[in-house]
Amino acid sequence: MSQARPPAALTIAGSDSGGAAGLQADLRTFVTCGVHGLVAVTAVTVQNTLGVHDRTDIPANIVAAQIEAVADDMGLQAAKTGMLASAEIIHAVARACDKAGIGRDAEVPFVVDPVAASMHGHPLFDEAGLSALREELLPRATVVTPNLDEVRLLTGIDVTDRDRMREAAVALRDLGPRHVLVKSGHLVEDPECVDVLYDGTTFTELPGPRFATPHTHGAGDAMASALTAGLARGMEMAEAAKFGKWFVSNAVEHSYPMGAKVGPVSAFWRLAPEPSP
Ligand SMILES: Nc1ncnc2c1ncn2[C@@H]1O[C@H](COP(=O)(O)OP(=O)(O)O)[C@@H](O)[C@H]1O
Ligand SMILES: Cc1ncc(COP(=O)(O)OP(=O)(O)O)c(N)n1
Repeated sequence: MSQARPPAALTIAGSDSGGAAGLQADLRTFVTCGVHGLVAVTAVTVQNTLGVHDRTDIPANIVAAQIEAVADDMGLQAAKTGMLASAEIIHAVARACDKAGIGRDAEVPFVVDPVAASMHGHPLFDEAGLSALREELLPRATVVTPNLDEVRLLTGIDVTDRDRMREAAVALRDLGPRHVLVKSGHLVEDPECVDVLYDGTTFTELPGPRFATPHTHGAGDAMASALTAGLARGMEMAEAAKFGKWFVSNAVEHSYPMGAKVGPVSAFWRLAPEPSP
């Protein structure tokens, strides 16, 4: 017997062989949030808890073709970006999203997670990629979701407290996105973990505890993909951002050690109990 069609969301992202971040984190988050995941793979990284050891990028025309293929045939209710690898891929993604009706003022909301480096500091794109991100993707974004390193790269603002987060959100919105969500994970001196959403008029704080765990690999992807899932399910931006924050707070609380260094955040907490045979 067939089921009702679930909402669908697209991730345009790289593969993490360690399964903590990248498209693996996005798909895991989508399914645990009741959303069918579609994928346009941008790069394959050789990655574990020690870092990114190698990578190969997917040809830009194949990235664009993946977006067009799923948008044309299957339809989608939201899209997000992760690792975009190069300026050439960013140009192709921008064009394919325009064609597919994905964008700031288009039918399908577009979540741009400006992933610039792995948590170990390995760059996930170069200087030309940064300019392309700033000039081509931020003006197309329904929401951009930078961490504090990405805020510094995009605006030059060094965020040291919550007031500077608001200042950075204003500067980022001047680059064109409809909404800005500044993530607070790197503000390690703050006893809480309060992200900030800005829509050009109102600042909405997304409060949460700061968990004392070293295992936060994939937190950024979990936050942005849960927000994307919320939008795909028809939530307004502030509601979707709160949903994303709630999801990632639980994921960090239930994170686990795996490998020699930083372990993954968890989506297991959201799975139903195992069914009986
Ligand atoms: N130790 C922590 N405890 C609770 N939430 C956290 C913690 N670290 C990060 N987060 C949350 O995870 C998300 C990602 O945060 P951040 O670390 O800033 O981004 P990224 O993973 O992209 O570097 C944010 O919503 C942030 O509030
Ligand atoms: C292939 C790939 N994509 C993205 C990341 C970075 O993941 P993110 O969740 O934004 O960051 P951390 O929370 O892991 O710092 C990655 N490492 N690999």
